[in-house]
Amino acid sequence: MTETFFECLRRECAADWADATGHRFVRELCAGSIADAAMARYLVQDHRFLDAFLTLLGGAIASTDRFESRLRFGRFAGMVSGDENDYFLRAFAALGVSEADRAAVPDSAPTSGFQALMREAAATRAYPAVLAVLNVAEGLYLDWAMQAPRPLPENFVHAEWITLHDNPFFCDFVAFLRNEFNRVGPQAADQAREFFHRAVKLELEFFNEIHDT
Ligand SMILES: Cc1ncc(CN)c(N)n1
Repeated sequence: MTETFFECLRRECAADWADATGHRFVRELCAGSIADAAMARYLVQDHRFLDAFLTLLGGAIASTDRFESRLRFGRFAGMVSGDENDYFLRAFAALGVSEADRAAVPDSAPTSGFQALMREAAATRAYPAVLAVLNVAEGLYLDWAMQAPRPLPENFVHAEWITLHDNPFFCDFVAFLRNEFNRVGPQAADQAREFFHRAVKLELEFFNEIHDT
């Protein structure tokens, strides 16, 4: 069977992709054994990822060539701004992380790097570049979340983070992202490849940072 554009790029990044989806953070999260301090460290940084991620979704809304796709991105941005952001706030409360605690933590290098990458992709106003980063961010998370053993951990902080990345709405969205990428990506292959590779590296660095600090 012919390899799709997405599959080709994922294969090129296979080692980092596998290291990220099988990362210690993922294993401990899925087992429900991750230390609260590590989970809090991750969530503080990832809440900041969300801000630039919405900019990236805005870039997708602005640059896509189809009304149907614009609606899809709009619905997804609504979910991220609603359910996903609510999850962060409930998780911070459960972990005892106040707003002042969060404000005192500087951006990690991977957080700054990812924010810059997402803003750069959005600023290209090129749909393939935006899709490259979205396909990594959402495809890689679906990959690890799908592998989480069931039943999920009892603690909602762990279970909901997995469910947010493995549910029918999210799976449909990732399938849509792949179709769109395979449709328009090859027209700007070099640019799409560069953003894709950089995003995979940053995903791995983002997870590495949680335990290295
Ligand atoms: C770093 C990162 N990458 C991807 C996702 C999934 N939206 C996330 N929450 N954080």
